[in-house]
Amino acid sequence: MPRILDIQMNSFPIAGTFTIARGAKTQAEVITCALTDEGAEGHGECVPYRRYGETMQSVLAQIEAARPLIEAGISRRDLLSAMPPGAARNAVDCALWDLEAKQTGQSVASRLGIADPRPLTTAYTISLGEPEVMAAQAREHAGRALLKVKVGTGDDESRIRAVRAAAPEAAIILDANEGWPEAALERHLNIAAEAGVALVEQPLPAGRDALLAEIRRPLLVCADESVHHTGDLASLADRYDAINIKLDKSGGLTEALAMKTEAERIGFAIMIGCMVGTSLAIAPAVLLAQNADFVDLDGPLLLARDREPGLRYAASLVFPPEGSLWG
Ligand SMILES: CC(C)C[C@H](N)C(=O)N[C@H](CCOc1cc(O)cc2c1C(=O)N[C@@H]2C)C(=O)O
Ligand SMILES: [Mg+2]
Repeated sequence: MPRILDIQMNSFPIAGTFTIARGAKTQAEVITCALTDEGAEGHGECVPYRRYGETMQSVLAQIEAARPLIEAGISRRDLLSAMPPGAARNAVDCALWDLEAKQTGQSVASRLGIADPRPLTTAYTISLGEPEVMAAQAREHAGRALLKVKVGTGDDESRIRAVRAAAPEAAIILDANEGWPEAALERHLNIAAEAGVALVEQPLPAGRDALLAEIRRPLLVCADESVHHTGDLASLADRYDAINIKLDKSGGLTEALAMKTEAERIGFAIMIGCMVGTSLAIAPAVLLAQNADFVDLDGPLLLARDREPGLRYAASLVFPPEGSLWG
């Protein structure tokens, strides 16, 4: 019996509205791939992202175009050259990992040499808003170990100070999502350092971030929109201290593992991040993140409804996936 690929578009409601510098969102729109082969079934999920020129339709079309290769049994290694990095390859690659685990009876964790995957402390995202609204959100989640605070305007001083005052014990990451003007960069970085912020993510627009190499960076600065795959790393070494690896950017776990190894060799601190997706998208990332410096895998926490079964989240922890979900 041949390998069969099923592709679905699914929508999961977000609890409330999620806002950053680029806009707001009420639904998580995802694509799910199911691969069936001789009774075994593997699943993978991806989240198309407009910022990277992806739509549900374009990603669906990319997977459809690769269907003949996928159903003919392409390997994960060959998939790396058959499809470009991005969401479409991610869904297929993760479905292949899951299928291999189900076919061999060996979990993905075990195949990666992780004998006993640990629960990880994940960031929780505070959406962009007026300083007092963000402070109220931060106060509500002040007991969490790590908050990821969305900023990205010309003047974020009051936001940074308000959030820090509302959550004095939490470690804080700021994510500007490319939203800081060059003129505000050093001032914002200094305010963040003074507030004890651990790291600032993507302050300047991708491709227009050379200024970062010319200034003194008083805290870790992390590339997100500027870095997608291994080939991007070398040119970023002068301007970033850390990189945010996401499966939807790298195009799956296979490339993300290689990217992490090369990033560590260069000396980058590692963050493992996510898009607004379900537990199926996050499950492979939990394994990738086992020894990461920063873990930002809170996508399912923003959903009003997740997959069943989903990942287990308790307090600030996200637990490794059970095989019934993925891997
Ligand atoms: C649930 C969080 C968004 C997940 C993570 N903590 C995070 O901050 N990820 C973003 C990238 C994903 O952000 C998206 C996705 C999307 O489809 C639409 C939007 C955003 C966003 O940030 N703003 C718009 C509304 C990151 O690390 O940058
Ligand atoms: Mg980011």
